[in-house]
Amino acid sequence: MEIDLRLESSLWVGRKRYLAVLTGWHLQWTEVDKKNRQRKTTSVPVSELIGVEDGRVEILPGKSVEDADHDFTVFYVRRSSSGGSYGLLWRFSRTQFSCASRALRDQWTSYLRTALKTHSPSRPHRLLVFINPFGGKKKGRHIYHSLVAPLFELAGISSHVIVTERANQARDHLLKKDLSGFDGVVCVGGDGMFSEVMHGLIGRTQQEAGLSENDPNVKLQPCNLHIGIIPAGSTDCVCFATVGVNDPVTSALHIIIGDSQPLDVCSAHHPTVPVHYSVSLLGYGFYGDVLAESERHRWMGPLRYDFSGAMVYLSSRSYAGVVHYLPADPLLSSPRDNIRCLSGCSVCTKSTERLLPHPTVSESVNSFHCSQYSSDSSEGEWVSVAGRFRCVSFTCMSSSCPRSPLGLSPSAHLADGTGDLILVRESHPLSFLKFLHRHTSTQDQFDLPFVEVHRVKAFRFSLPPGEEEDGCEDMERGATRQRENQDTQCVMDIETKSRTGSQQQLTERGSGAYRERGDWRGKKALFCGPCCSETPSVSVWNCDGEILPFSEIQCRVHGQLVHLYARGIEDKAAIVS
Ligand SMILES: CCCCCCCCCCCCC/C=C/[C@@H](O)[C@H](COP(=O)(O)O)NC(=O)CCCCC
Ligand SMILES: Nc1ncnc2c1ncn2[C@@H]1O[C@H](COP(=O)(O)OP(=O)(O)O)[C@@H](O)[C@H]1O
Ligand SMILES: [Ca+2]
Repeated sequence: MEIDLRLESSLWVGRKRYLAVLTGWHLQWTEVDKKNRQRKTTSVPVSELIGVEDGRVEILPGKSVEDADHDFTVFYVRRSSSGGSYGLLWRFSRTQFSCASRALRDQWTSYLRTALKTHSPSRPHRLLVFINPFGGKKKGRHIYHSLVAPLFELAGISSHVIVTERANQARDHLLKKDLSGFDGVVCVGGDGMFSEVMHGLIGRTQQEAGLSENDPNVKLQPCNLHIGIIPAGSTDCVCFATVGVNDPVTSALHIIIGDSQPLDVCSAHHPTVPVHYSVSLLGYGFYGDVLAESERHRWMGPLRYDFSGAMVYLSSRSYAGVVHYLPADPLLSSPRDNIRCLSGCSVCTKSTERLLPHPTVSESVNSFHCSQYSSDSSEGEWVSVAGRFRCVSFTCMSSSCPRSPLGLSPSAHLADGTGDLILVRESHPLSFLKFLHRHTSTQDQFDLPFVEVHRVKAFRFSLPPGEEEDGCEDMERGATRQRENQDTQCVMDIETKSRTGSQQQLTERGSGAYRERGDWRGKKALFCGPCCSETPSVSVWNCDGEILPFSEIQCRVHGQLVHLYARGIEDKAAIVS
């Protein structure tokens, strides 16, 4: 039912008189001068109002209320022109209005609150918040309490806050505890923390739906609870690529107004370990080695990636393998079409219709099920590429981040049910450096003869014939055995340094299992640090910052499996603030 919420009257802001108008969807106020001429208008969509309070209210540095009974204060989103170089920073503004009478003030506040309820129904009221106190520069707690909590309070959001005491606490909580009453889950931390929350929510949703998530052929059930990310990590890629900046206040405001951004998720399967999910990076070779190396330098904070990147680059490794992939429909989009996924993206919108309503024959998983060489006609043909690779990377989205503002694949889409597979063949070290360096600029990193990129729905990576991984139950043993032929020194290193209990961690399900403090520290030799004289013949996978210590993997994109409190990257040119 459409409620007529129109209200129009003269209000004062300071000494100036304004004509204020509330329609269902907008609040606007226009300055009126002494000769009744109308001047500048400010217009705020109701969906971007944060809150309405009686009296003259300030919230920073602390909340103060001067309860003048003719006054009310409106808080709303403002886009900052001084924003990041890529996306737009959001800030909150407040305007204190004075009315001719208390009755008029009450009418305004009541109409505004009704407009908020009616036209912003998807706003969260109760949130479960996980803070990783050790993520990034270890400022998660401070960021939440000083920048985010006051805004949530102003918006009338109640939150249950858990500061984690161990890796995987958030995931385990989401898998096991009562989640009723919560509208969404917020993680304060980096991509690893997001990954934990995502694993917990996806796992819980499948449990409740009676689906086996480890079965690569199962069509997974999308999650009901939204995820909010308050960036406080090292890479903050998921936040950056879905919001356009890594800024806690901007993210808090997207959460408050209940923005919604669907996100594709890739499931990564190996026969002997539980499923892992990725949204930002599944990387074998360079990115796997950088992550493995970086875990030994965690004390450096976010800089560990730069340091390890340099070390691994200098070791100049490449790895043999065979990649099989199932191409996405080239008529819908391509990784080199230069169409960026921005807020309201038409490619993703079209995909929503294709992905959500009913599983069609073309999405039937049967063709995924190890029929990689034969294919059904609606799916297209599986393609295989063999060779030596510096890296094999896969991302479901652009993966833009402060290190790489356009990302691993600048034209990838957040919610189109596909991902981009980037194959970088063995090349001269300087050529590879050129490839890496192009990630930091607007130069096309795919316009190089040793690089290929494919938009795909699924892919598989295997070792070359004759070098397959053992079909053993225990992946750690498998990985070790695999190296025994080539790397005796490294195997000895593992045996002497690995901790008891690590095997249990290696087979544990979900994110963070390989990142428990110290788990990998003693195991650098499993994949050889650059200091090691031997060159390993296999790498590991970097799954959104978590090490997967095996080579052979089978992956599939699940379109729009989770929803974030975000709206994609706003096109700066299209926004008039
Ligand atoms: C000569 C200049 C070389 C610059 C290379 C730049 C390439 C950067 C691409 C970065 C893609 C990042 C994709 C996101 C990965 C994250 O999931 C993962 C975990 O993040 P967090 O939990 O916050 O620690 N981050 C990484 O794996 C870091 C990769 C950095 C590689 C240099
Ligand atoms: N209290 C904790 N102690 C140790 N590790 C934790 C804790 N809470 C979360 N983690 C783990 O820390 C890892 C890194 O967290 P993240 O917030 O992504 O920081 P960063 O971006 O610096 O890597 C995550 O995989 C998460 O599982
Ligand atoms: Ca995608």
